[in-house]
Amino acid sequence: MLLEQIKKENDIKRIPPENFPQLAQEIREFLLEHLSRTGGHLASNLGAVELTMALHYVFDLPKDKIIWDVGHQSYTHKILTGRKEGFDELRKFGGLSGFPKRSESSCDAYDTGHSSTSISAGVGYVSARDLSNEDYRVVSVIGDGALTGGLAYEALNNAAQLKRNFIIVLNDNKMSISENVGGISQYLSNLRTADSYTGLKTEVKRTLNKVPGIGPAMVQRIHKTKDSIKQLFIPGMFFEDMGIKYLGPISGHDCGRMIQVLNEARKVEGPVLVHVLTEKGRGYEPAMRHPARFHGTAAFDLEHGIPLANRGKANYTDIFSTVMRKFGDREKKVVAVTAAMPDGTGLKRFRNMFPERFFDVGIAEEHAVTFAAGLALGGLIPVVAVYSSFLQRAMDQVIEDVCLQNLHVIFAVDRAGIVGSDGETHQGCFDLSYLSMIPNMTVMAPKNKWELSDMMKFAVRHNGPIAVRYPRGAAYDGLEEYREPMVYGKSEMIYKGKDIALLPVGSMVKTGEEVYHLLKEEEKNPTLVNARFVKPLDTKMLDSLADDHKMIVTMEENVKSGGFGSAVLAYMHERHPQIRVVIAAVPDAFISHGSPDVLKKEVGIDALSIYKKIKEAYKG
Ligand SMILES: Cc1ncc(C[n+]2csc(CCOP(=O)(O)OP(=O)(O)O)c2C)c(N)n1
Ligand SMILES: CC(=O)[C@@H](O)[C@H](O)COP(=O)(O)O
Ligand SMILES: [Mg+2]
Repeated sequence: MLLEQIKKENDIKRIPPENFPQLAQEIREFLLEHLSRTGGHLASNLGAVELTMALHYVFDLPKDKIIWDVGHQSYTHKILTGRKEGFDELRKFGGLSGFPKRSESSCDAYDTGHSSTSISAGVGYVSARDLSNEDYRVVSVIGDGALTGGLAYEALNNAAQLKRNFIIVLNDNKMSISENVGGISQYLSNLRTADSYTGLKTEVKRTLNKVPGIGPAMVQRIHKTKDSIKQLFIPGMFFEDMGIKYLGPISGHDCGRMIQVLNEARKVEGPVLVHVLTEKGRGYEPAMRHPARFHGTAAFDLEHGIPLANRGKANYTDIFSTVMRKFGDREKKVVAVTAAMPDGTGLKRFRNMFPERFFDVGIAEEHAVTFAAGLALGGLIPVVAVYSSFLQRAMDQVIEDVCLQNLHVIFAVDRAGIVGSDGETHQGCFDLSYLSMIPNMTVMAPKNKWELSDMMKFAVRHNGPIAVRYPRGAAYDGLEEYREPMVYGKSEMIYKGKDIALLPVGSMVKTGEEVYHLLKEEEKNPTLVNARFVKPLDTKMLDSLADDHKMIVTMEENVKSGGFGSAVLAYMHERHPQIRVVIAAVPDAFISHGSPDVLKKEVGIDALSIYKKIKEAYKG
């Protein structure tokens, strides 16, 4: 086994490149064997095996810096830097992260998880290196999907001015999570169909040399003119016209060729982009056939590629998906917007049934929000379906473009709260704070699956910016009998008691119910209210609770700072200072990866922790 010889970074250099196909095979087997048990980002990793090997062969780690965009494709990099033993605990609490982490290895140059950052970070590294007169290489590895993000273009614009070596590797597999979309994707596909540009240049030079009357000096002159050979043969050399040398396209599964071209790239004075073509899911038939399904997968049966766990109860995304399908039929003004997440957000069904009313804008959350502002001004009702942590990208657009103009844009904020195994970068623990601070914005969270549906219908009838936030995973199907009609800014009384009022938000209503029963067991008679609205606060309900309660306990899957509990506390402090407010919320910290149940316990927002907190605080 060649893989056994790899115990730490740079060990790969001791393996002769002619044995690389075997090593690649062993790495793929390793990935498949482990990920079929643990789950993880399979397809992108299978596609990037040879590319990672070539990078590790050509560059010296940790001295040289490899910056992975998104970072979901960095598993082979982890294997080649001495972390293969950690794969049994991949993405589990305390185990190996699914993304690069500087705290995990000195070979991880940059922490990622969100898309399109690698070129910016690379330009920063290069500028720091040159200012400090240091000598190392910087390589940013970006996918064709990540290259649809605006930040990448801001960075390319900046990179073009660099005077010293900076290597960008474009890993082009024609896929984002689902099919890549838009003009850039089309442009790359044109480049792919061109012969290898690097090879073509040499070939053209050779041909010109053979033409009678054209000597070497003339060839050189032709090569140097503005309308040079590349312009004649490959129109619109976007990168080169900007001042970034372009090498490729080359096969990303041919280590020998990649080593050769990467060595050529090392010699370039200035920015250079190496265009590498790979196949997502390479080497595993089910993943090659269904790359989107195997982009991020739960544990699966290796032989057939079928998930091990049963599908189970409907999740909130399924409910949202069904509501959107119904809107497709009944609400003709409703249109759907996603930033490259048609599968994850559940919009795929809407796309298939109402393609003309569906917009995938690429990994471009900022654009998605401003685009939605335009749609709303044009008389439509856009639903922007987006993960909580990805919407962070578009804060300015939510404030300036949507809320400032008080536009009727609906934000369906999925993956809100603790998401689990993706960890710090993906936990949706800030949206209640960053959305509810904005004037004109309405913020809601459903307690169960029926309420998500009711809230979406309410959001369509509302006029103004409105967000409905719901978590990853199974939709709660309890409390079915509590389905009071939605009234703007009004919470829902579930159990009326006295002394202690439990006031959970959204997914925490289920937890609140558990706390309620724990308190009941010890003869207490608490109240349980479903908050429904985080903004506006139901101050009438708060006033009435002040009459016969001594304590209000708020519960939310969001950071304490600026969240629901903070708002309730501020109100009660001003109007009813005699009432104690206890806030159960995510602490002021980035929450690592692990299963949501474990993480909720860790941060103290599970039922038992909240119950204990109440016992400590309540003095009868
Ligand atoms: C800001 C942001 N939006 C959305 C995502 C979700 N996401 C993760 S990977 C991915 C597709 C990336 O495509 P590409 O860069 O081509 O990599 P590939 O998976 O094809 O290797 C998307 C949309 C993200 N990580 N960050
Ligand atoms: C890397 C990335 O950002 C996505 O692949 C993300 O992991 C998807 O998360 P879900 O599994 O919650 O859709
Ligand atoms: Mg891709």
